[in-house]
Amino acid sequence: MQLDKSKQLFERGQKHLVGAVNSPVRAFNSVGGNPLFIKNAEGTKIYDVDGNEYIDLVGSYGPMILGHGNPAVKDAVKAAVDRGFTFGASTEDEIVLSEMVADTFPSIDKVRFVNSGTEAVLSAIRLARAFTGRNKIVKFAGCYHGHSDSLLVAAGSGLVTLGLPGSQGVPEAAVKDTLVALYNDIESVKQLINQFPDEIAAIFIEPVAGNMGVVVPEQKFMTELRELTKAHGILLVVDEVMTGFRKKFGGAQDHFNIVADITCLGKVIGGGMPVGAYGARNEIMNMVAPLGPVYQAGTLSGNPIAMACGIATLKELKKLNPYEKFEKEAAEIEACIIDAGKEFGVDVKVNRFGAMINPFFTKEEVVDFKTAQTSDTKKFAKFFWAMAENGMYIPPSQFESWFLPATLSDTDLIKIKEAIRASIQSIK
Ligand SMILES: Cc1ncc(COP(=O)(O)O)c(C=O)c1O
Ligand SMILES: N[C@H](C=O)CCC(=O)O
Repeated sequence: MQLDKSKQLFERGQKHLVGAVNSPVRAFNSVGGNPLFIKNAEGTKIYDVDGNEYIDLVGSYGPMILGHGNPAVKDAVKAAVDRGFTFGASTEDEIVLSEMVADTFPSIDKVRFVNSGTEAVLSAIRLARAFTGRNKIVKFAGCYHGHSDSLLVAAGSGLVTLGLPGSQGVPEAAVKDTLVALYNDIESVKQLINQFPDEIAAIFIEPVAGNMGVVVPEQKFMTELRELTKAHGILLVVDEVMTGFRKKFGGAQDHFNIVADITCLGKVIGGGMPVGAYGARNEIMNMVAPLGPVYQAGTLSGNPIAMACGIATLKELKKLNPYEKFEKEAAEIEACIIDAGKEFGVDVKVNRFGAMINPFFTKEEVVDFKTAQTSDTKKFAKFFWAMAENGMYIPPSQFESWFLPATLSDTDLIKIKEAIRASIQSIK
């Protein structure tokens, strides 16, 4: 595989960019070798600067659910560009997208748009504390909610990929009120509630984890979590940055039949533009400025081009309704990985949720952060490069989900399965 131009860019980028990247997972630290520099993408394919073609199973870590270059989305973005980049004033499109979000999520009467998933979650923390008058928050080990100080504890995603327990620069004071429970383990939540009665403002959860690899919690766990939080006056903050619109248009809340107190969104809602959002029932959202005393603002929040991209993406997604297709394709990919593992004697498990799927190179069923970490990351690194050689772009981390695009063709699916088989054979 020719990667000369990527190599040159990686070296050049080291001088003025930190590690030549703007987000750590892009540095390929855990799989070794040279990170790919991308030139362009179209449909289900992505092309690096050396001209290598891959089927894109990263989808920019989730936003590109329609694949690349959807014509309706491109047209909407071009039209928005012609109208102007940003005005520091409100536009109708912000209202349109808010209506689409409120129509989709029963948990949301009002929404505030921000610029990233991180911003959505950190705003939700402030709001939950203000609403309840309590300070402590609970998160689950292995869940990632962006890089705000108080949730960078036992976080998945880039931290686990780099083997970091947390981040330096986060003062103790910022995390002293953060408690960590075990994913999929309601007893661990009960223990914290008993230990800190009337002190917990909110429990934050990835309703399906995608940042320790994919882990789907049990229905019983989610139902009990909802009941328990309600009974104790604790807000349940469902972080649907990754799961929103993914398996069902109504997100994981629709799948599990639960209604969050605060919902966080990102990724798909911007269709590839920087958009995040948090929303809740009126009683909670009316506390946010200018209606209430919780301050949160943003020069570029509700950016007109980003709103147009989000609206067009959600409209196309609704029209396409790819959710049965995701289920079928992901099931085929799962079966292919499991069969190849058996055929070539490679221990591998697969977890999936709609368009999210990934293999774990382990003997153990992966049900939480601990079991995810039994995976053989060296084997994953070899698998990653074998997949690249076979024309597949998957996340360069054992602990990130793959994302299927809605536009995957039968030919793409056959190629994916052939690549998986060949790659598993090569690492046996
Ligand atoms: C569940 C979840 N929450 C929050 C975030 C943070 O979003 P962003 O990277 O847009 O800040 C991410 C991804 O990074 C995520 O997967
Ligand atoms: N796991 C992260 C978000 O989902 C990966 C994206 C990033 O942080 O660069």
